[in-house]
Amino acid sequence: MPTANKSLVDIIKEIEVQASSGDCQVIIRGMSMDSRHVQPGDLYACVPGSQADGHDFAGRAVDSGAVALVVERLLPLAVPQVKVASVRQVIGKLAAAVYDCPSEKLELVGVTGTNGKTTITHLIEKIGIKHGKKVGLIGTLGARINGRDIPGERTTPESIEVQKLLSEMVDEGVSLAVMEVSSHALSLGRVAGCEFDAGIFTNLTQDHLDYHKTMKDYLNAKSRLFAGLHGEKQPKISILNGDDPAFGELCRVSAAPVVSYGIHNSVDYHAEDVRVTTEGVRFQVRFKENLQEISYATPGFFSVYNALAAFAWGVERGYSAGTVAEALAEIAGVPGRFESVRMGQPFQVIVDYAHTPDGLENVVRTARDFTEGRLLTVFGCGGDRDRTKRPLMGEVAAQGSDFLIVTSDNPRTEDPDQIIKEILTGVSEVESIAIRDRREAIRKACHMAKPGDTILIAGKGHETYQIFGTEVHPFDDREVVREALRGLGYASLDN
Ligand SMILES: CC(=O)N[C@H]1[C@@H](OP(=O)(O)OP(=O)(O)OC[C@H]2O[C@@H](n3ccc(=O)[nH]c3=O)[C@H](O)[C@@H]2O)O[C@H](CO)[C@@H](O)[C@@H]1O[C@H](C)C(=O)N[C@@H](C)C(=O)N[C@H](CCC(=O)O)C(=O)O
Ligand SMILES: Nc1ncnc2c1ncn2[C@@H]1O[C@H](COP(=O)(O)OP(=O)(O)OP(=O)(O)O)[C@@H](O)[C@H]1O
Ligand SMILES: N[C@H](CCC[C@H](N)C(=O)O)C(=O)O
Ligand SMILES: [Mg+2]
Repeated sequence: MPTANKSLVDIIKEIEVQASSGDCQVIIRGMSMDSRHVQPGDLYACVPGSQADGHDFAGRAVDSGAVALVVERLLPLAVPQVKVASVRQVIGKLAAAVYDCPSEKLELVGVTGTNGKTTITHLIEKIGIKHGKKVGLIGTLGARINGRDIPGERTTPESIEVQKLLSEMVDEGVSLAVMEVSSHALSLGRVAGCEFDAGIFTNLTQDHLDYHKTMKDYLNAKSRLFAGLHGEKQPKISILNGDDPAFGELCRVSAAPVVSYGIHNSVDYHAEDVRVTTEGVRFQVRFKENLQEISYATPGFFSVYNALAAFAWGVERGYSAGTVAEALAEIAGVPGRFESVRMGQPFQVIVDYAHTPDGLENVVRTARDFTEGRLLTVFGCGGDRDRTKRPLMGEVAAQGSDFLIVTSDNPRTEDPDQIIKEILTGVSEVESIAIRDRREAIRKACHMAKPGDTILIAGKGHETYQIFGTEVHPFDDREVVREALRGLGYASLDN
């Protein structure tokens, strides 16, 4: 765990301070925005949020050893305090100062977009490792520093956590860090204080409208990554999907030169001769008067975009096209992304993390394309998330599947039956049933499947839990499938 040793006055140099009280020469050893995790010597940031107001926990933070506070109103507590207009918006910069600006000491790549972030960050990690780098990764599957996994709860952690992780990476000799940058993170300032060398945009389709309210707000949040591509480290680059409708707007706001990739439009990295098979994708990339064959072992047209984005990044940062292509060819797959479960059964079972209308449509279409028999799709939608995507997901799943089992995802504090009902309003012209218990739903699909069929289980991918209310229960789609297949007498584990 990184420890700091800086005076408060040094830490606040880069931010606008409205007022202060107490001795600002106090030495800060670390930083926290959660009173429950304060360590002696910490600077505690009082964040007014939607559920709680951090100012209310400042007393507890001081009892736990906080030696100074960042506040929006001065509090009657006997520790030095710094008052700012918005604590949320300055924490990133403060945390960067506390942990010695780690992003300035490594190459930092940010990946944003609705779908494909986890996948592309893993491809970039692999490309870095192939070139002998020590690589750090932060994203939905947690963080990984030079191969060591560190669990995490968010796609993009809060800014203090981000700075701590980057600082650990620097300490461990990492020279390339790649992170997923969610729209929540951009809007809540979680990556303020990060100096990115490259920004990669995947695509923009519907999700998170509970938080962003409109697609325009959602795009505005995403665009901050590209508008923020300035700083000391040069050169910087924006790598954008030229086939996405948001391309023009992102080019307009990008502070760094743009490199485009795509299949349909005229772009800098153009995929041609695309072949999609059950084993993955193969295509040629035409770029700068060169041609490079790419093979990547995840099926689906969308996989071409993910591989292209990673390839464009690798070539632009100076790696040889051939070696980047080799790295992509060596990747076996990303956990929970179009992951096959094989127990010797005569039908396919695919577990995938599609949890948006676009993601689900893509995987359903991909599975459909290589299924000789019927496509049985099992999925649900998360509670306390964008409700408007539920009927749309019902609709796209129905369109491509032969049989639909609508079930629960993570209901969180919502009624699981109500979520299922909302999904079913979009479902028509396909045989479907609703089974609230996800384990039962998966078992049912396994019982129904005949040789040549495919079962697609979407929405939870790598997740190893299910959330009911605020309780987290162990649950892993892949394990549940194995259990069901064992029950049917299949036992040969060949994956
Ligand atoms: C919309 C959103 O992201 N909200 C996050 C935000 O909430 P908030 O600002 O309203 O804060 P709050 O919960 O009211 O708490 C206010 C402050 O009081 C503090 N507190 C609270 C209680 C206490 O005892 N002591 C204490 O100090 C909290 O630490 C916080 O600093 O800050 C909280 C503290 O870090 C987060 O827990 C909360 O994440 C919520 C729970 C969440 O589910 N976020 C998801 C949607 C999210 O971030 N997802 C993205 C996108 C994934 C994707 O791309 O699909 C992600 O990056 O994972
Ligand atoms: N480029 C893409 N375009 C559309 N769908 C994609 C793309 N890449 C992946 N998908 C689909 O979206 C799912 C999630 O992919 P991935 O985890 O890479 O996205 P993400 O952007 O990291 O998601 P999250 O927002 O949850 O972090 C995959 O399981 C697949 O079904
Ligand atoms: N990062 C996404 C993941 C959704 C995954 C799905 N299983 C759910 O719980 O809704 C989110 O927080 O919206
Ligand atoms: Mg992700």
